[in-house]
Amino acid sequence: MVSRKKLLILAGDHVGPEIIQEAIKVLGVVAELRPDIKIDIEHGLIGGSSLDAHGVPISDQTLENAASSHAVLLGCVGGPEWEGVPGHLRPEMGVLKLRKRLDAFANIRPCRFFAPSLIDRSTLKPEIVAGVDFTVVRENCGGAYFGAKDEREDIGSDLWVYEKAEIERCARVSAALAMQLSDCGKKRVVWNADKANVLASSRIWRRITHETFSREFPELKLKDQLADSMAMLLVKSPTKFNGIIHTDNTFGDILSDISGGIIGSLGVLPSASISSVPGQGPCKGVYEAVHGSAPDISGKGIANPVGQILSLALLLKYSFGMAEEAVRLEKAVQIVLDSSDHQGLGIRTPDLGGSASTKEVGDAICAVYRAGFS
Ligand SMILES: NC(=O)C1=CN([C@@H]2O[C@H](COP(=O)(O)OP(=O)(O)OC[C@H]3O[C@@H](n4cnc5c(N)ncnc54)[C@H](O)[C@@H]3O)[C@@H](O)[C@H]2O)C=CC1
Ligand SMILES: CC(C)CC(=O)C(=O)O
Ligand SMILES: [Mg+2]
Repeated sequence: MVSRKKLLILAGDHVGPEIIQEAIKVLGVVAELRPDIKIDIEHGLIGGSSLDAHGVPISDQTLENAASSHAVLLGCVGGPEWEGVPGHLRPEMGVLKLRKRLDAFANIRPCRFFAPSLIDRSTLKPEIVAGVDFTVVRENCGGAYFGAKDEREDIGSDLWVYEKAEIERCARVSAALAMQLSDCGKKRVVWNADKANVLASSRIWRRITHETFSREFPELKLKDQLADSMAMLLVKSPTKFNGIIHTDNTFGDILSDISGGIIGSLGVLPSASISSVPGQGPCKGVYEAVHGSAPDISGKGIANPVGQILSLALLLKYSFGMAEEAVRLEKAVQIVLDSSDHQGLGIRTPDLGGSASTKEVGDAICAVYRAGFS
């Protein structure tokens, strides 16, 4: 029997369409090898391209289309051409509205060397970054990004609020991922990052996180680190945080971009924003690279498609129940990045020191995935 999956693809702005194109090619190969699964793809607009076409960063129809899909594969939005538009119409609001509409409350952002040879690309010394392997679990539908705003000529404010239920459900996702760590021989440590020394929203965050863990996951080790000193320590000794970093929306956004510095390029990092605790059946989600629309390199055909393609792997795993394909795709990415092209480097885009184009990297991943490996 054929199982049908509905996928909405929102390419977005600048490098968004360039990297999404490669992910679509890869998905085509994945689907070709699984004729028992039929993926129905629809496309829509988000960000500046939606603003230009419809006057809003995401239309109600696109939001409803997203809600009726099994998953959304999202490129990235924004750019200097939309800098002057009012706050509520900014391209980035399209992404926030999408996350909210799907209630995609947990943003999972893994940080590790997806190919061993990438270690030399880190801005940090190899002995400092070797073995780094943590996942940021960022609360994705609350906090300062979603609080009431007041924006006038002489004043601007964002309300930074957290309620008990929002913290509990995010803690359950962090815990579920930590429980899986022991299955692959890793330490089951969860680091809670907040600013409980200053912010009331962080004090409730810390208290509810501890209560949830001690009530529901007493076997897990939970440690606290203030988010500012964590940022410093992530650069000084990133492996200290191997395991899960459980944190709120704002801190998670910042700490996960530091991951890009650790790994050497934001272009390789994927993310999954999911709407239920993983491991309890397929969940709906939004899958996008960690980076933004990179206007400084768009239109040149050199954007790294790996973060987007690894986000597709997360989509296969969490929303399509295709865990084996996800593993195969991650392995294909690793082989391509580690392989040698004519310059002795892997088939990599310039952000990783290579000379390959976006398309060449996508083509190579498709070829390796299709060929398989033992
Ligand atoms: N989810 C989304 O759609 C997000 C959108 N943005 C938006 O993106 C726009 C640009 O923001 P920036 O601060 O410049 O951050 P950015 O993440 O777009 O770029 C930061 C740096 O990383 C590089 N980079 C990013 N992705 C890359 C890739 N795939 N391959 C190679 N290099 C890559 C860029 O060239 C740039 O030097 C802004 O409008 C921002 O609001 C930012 C973050 C997330
Ligand atoms: C809506 C996005 C622009 C916020 C962001 O930077 C992110 O989610 O990584
Ligand atoms: Mg960000």
